[in-house]
Amino acid sequence: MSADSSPPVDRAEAEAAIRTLLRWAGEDPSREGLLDTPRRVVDAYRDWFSGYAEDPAEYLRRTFEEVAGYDELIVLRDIEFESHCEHHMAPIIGRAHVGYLPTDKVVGISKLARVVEGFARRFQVQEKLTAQIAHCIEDVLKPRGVGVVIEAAHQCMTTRGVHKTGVSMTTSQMLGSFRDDARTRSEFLQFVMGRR
Ligand SMILES: Nc1nc2c(ncn2[C@@H]2O[C@H](COP(=O)(O)OP(=O)(O)OP(=O)(O)O)[C@@H](O)[C@H]2O)c(=O)[nH]1
Ligand SMILES: [Zn+2]
Repeated sequence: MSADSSPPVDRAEAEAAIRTLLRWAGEDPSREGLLDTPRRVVDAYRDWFSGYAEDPAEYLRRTFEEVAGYDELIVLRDIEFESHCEHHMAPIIGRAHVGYLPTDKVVGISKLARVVEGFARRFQVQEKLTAQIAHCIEDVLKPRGVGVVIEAAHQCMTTRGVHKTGVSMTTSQMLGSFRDDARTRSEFLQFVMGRR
């Protein structure tokens, strides 16, 4: 899926771009150790950026309505993810915590992790990633509220630039009752932060 209107880039072009970067860095892409590198890098990028071929909302379409009147918080903690920052294409490694207050339907819990993955495997800004996950759940499940908290380390800050190791960034997006009702919000944050 290509987001702009230019023609899709084929694999040969993508591999040629990697050879250009190797040359730019001062390497000889034709030396033996680097011969397969463009193929490997393009395969790795396929994996890291597979989110563009997915619509994460689809994971939430299959819901269970027979949940015996369960209408309290559902929280999935510590969903590990890897993403890449859209400014430097450097890894963002972190954990997401996702909660919602269901109305009449719930989803299989793995699907919340799939939504996180679907948005993480794109070029991202942490704030945007956090908001996309929350809005996706709100749009499809129409729960009473949604909360998403993300804690992540940005390698563009740790391995280059200001070189600050051990720094992590926390973002949160609260919607519906998570935004309006202090008790719901605080119960969610207790679930998320509780066992630190
Ligand atoms: N708010 C936010 N900033 C981010 C995120 N990922 C990277 N950044 C920041 O984006 C900014 C880009 O700033 P620029 O000045 O254009 O880039 P730069 O010259 O490489 O900046 P330095 O990283 O400070 O060397 C940097 O401050 C990054 O730390 C993110 O997910 N959210
Ligand atoms: Zn960055």
